[in-house]
Amino acid sequence: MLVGITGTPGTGKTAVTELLEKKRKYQVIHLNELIRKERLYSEMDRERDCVVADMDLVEKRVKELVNRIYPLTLIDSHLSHYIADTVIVLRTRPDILQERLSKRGYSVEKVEENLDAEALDVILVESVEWCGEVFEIDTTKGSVEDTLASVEEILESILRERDQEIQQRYSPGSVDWSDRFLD
Ligand SMILES: Nc1ncnc2c1ncn2[C@@H]1O[C@H](COP(=O)(O)OP(=O)(O)O)[C@@H](O)[C@H]1O
Repeated sequence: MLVGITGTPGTGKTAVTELLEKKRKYQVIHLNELIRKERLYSEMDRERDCVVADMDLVEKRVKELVNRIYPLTLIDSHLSHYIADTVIVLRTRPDILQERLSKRGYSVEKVEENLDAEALDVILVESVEWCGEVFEIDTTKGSVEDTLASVEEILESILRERDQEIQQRYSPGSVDWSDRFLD
């Protein structure tokens, strides 16, 4: 079973999946790394410093890499909701996301573009449109370990045939950053 960990850049996907990977309980695929390493893209957008992934190629490759000795395969990427039917969307309040993204050396335009996308719930909306099951975790406060605990709680619930309380606790729609657009 494939589970995507998606969200705007800086929301914590890689930090959390790296911790999870160390536990060796689930398989983790860091998709952005794979796309660059295996050139699974159709073009490079030099202006925006990113690649345009070829999602047919990406999906085919992910399916080849799934190792069935694990009960779940997690895909770490802001594109994972295009592949997985169950996804966990990480969310971060824009002012905190700005602090995280500014440390990455992104251009002002790239930071603003990502903050707007987060404030407008772009990835959440896409996930709800594309996926059968969506969970949402706010990573604004707390540590990476706290986010990890929430992700593990969701994954265990999925393996236990879904726990209603967990589904409610992480149901999409609890986050609202619309005040970013108020003066
Ligand atoms: N509660 C939290 N959950 C996840 N990451 C957090 C949290 N608090 C701070 N961070 C930090 O935010 C950053 C997120 O970066 P990263 O994991 O690369 O994001 P992404 O993979 O989504 O682009 C990391 O430096 C991480 O340590």
